Amino acid sequence: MAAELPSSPGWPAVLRTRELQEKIKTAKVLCVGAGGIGCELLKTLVCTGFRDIEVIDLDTIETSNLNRQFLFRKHHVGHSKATTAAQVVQGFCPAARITAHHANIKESRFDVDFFRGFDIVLNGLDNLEARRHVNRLCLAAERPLVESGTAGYLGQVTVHLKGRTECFECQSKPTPKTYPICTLRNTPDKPIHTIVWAKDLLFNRLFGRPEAVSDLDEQAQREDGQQQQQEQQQQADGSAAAAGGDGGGAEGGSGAEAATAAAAVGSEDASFFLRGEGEPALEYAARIFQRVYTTDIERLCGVKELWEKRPPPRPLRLSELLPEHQLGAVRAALQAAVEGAAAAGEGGEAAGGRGAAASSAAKALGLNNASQTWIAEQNASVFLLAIAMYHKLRKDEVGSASFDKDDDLAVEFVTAASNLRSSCYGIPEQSLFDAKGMAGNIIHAIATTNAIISGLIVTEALKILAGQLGALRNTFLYEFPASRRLVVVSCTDPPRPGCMVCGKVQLTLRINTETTTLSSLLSGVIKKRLAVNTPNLMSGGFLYEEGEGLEEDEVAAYAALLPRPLSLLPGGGLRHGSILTLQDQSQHWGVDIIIAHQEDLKEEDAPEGFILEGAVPEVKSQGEQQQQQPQEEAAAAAKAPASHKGAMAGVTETEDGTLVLDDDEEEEALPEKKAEDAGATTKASSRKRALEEDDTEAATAEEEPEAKRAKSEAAAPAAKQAEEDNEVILIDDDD
Ligand SMILES: Nc1ncnc2c1ncn2[C@@H]1O[C@H](COP(=O)(O)OP(=O)(O)OP(=O)(O)O)[C@@H](O)[C@H]1O
Ligand SMILES: [Zn+2]
Repeated sequence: MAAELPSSPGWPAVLRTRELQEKIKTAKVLCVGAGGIGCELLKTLVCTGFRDIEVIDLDTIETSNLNRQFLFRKHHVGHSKATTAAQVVQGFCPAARITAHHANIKESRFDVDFFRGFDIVLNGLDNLEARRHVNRLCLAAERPLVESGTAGYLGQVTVHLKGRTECFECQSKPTPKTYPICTLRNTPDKPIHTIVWAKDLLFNRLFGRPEAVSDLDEQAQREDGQQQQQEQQQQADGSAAAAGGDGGGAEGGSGAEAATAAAAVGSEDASFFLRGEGEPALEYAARIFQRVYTTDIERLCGVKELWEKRPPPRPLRLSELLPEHQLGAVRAALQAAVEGAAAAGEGGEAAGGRGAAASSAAKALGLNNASQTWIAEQNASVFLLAIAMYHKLRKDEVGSASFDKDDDLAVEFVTAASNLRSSCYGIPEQSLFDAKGMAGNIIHAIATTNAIISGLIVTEALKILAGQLGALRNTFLYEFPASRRLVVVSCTDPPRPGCMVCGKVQLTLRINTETTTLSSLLSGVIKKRLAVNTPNLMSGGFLYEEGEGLEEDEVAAYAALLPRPLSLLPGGGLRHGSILTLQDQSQHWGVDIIIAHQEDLKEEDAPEGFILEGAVPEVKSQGEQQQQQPQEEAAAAAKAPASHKGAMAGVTETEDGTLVLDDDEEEEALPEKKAEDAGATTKASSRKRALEEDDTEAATAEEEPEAKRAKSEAAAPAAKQAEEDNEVILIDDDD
């Protein structure tokens, strides 16, 4: 595959300069994630001319990745995504240097200094937690972040530059939908309710960590308490009758439900769900079946108030569903799976194993069509066999398993368990394929979406490298009827002033965490250097407070921490990579301090025993009043980051959106191109603007209104979502 530098006349003039081509070649790029987006991104980066790339991914390649993660082939299954992606890209572009890290980006070695080693960070992640982490490190390291995401036909690329645009966390993000536990336990009425019940409640109860279940029990208790409180309040208000009239909606539940919340998959007798010493695996599975689908359902049917407005569930009986000969087939399938696993050396009662024979109850029963919905007997058979297989073949996992959508046996168990429960409640059953999608929150990935998004990421990265900050855009990809895509391009917004993450100052503290005590941190750094009156410190499990309103025993407990070295404080200590949140209620001010452990601090560099980096207020001479407002100072510094300003000088944008260099600079950079580009540069220079802080607004105001209107009309109704000043582009998939 050719990996030429962009030289086609179709590229904006600024991208055809040697200067930028050189920058592309030498820029250090960090790609976080080597999945659907990451694979496309790596390919597009090297084809654009990028040569120095590091890629991080914690995962290994699954068969299900192969349909869209085109760097990977069948023989790569089981190998590291990062390492394989790097090798494959290196294979078709030997000039590139791709460094792979098979690791979690949240490891402490990927600290602020690591991030500072890059010119630009590009995210191709799939979870909020990791995205937020990268956002914070990019802010701390003052490195530009191009963030992305796809879900089916939807996708977006957003650009985050400290002090100039919103950070990733300026806007709150939608959290996954949750369901009240009492609805899941007592009154499900949708397939998703029984799937979540099977996955979060029953799977965890039978195979998961005990804490996972007790967390849910606590949640149930909180819900119960809230409902009881609400009911008491309603009664006190004399409105109990009215509330009873339409209370207990599908997502809500009632006091009566709360009273029985522990009845199904109960919290009070967790030991019932443990397999007894020497209890045969299939007998154990049948005992669970009997409890969950017969006894618990009968018990719930007895709570008459629950069924005044909805039909009661119908208990299932195993003996009716699986007569002896069918139970015999399950027994035979288990036997065959155990023998198959033993022959393949995969595991057994004592040793855990997860080879082919231990991985599918459905296949062991001959149920090979994932799109077919199983009938009741098949659900019951899969339910029993899956439980027995966990105990016979994957015993090590019992008690610590967590649901994994790529684990066939786990998905089969959840499908069968939820379908059986659905049949009790008259809810439609699901095929294995559909249940897997619902349980794994899977929106099937579309390769072309990843490709478009990766192209857009690189486009924004090029603008950053070219210093075209006024041209940066956030781009949103929508599905549009008639197999077309709608691309909505929107100007970036400035940082949200109240943002918890970027609205505050963020500092890096280089300090010896093994020899510095909490007491000297407080006196030297926090009180003296940062002029904090009443500090409140938090980091992971560590908490320290001063100020009014503390109990005597709290004061004593906090005082006992003062002589401890930072690394030995509770909750794992303050160590390299820890983020210490410092707040001062009295000053309405807070700051995040990133701790960087440093042993060899020289006295001339760190006379106070530490180095504090960031927009730190000046230390006033003794007795002088501390009037400096650290956040104002930081805001001022952030307004015009020196590196960005320098890079932007002399760059502007033509009316058709072409990016060009200033005449003089272009002449210098690319004399032979001068004639060719003269028209563009002349046009550009006439409307060249000072690329100051309001550059974004200027760019918006100068967009071509007619073209924009035409595009917007064509794009109706989804285009309505776009702001007035957004660009709307339609891509026709058929073209
Ligand atoms: N904390 C993290 N550190 C490093 N890599 C991460 C981290 N969190 C997620 N990733 C990686 O980000 C990538 C996201 O890619 P993608 O959304 O295509 O996920 P996938 O797991 O490959 O696909 P699917 O979820 O559809 O099966 C994954 O390869 C995942 O391993
Ligand atoms: Zn922010």
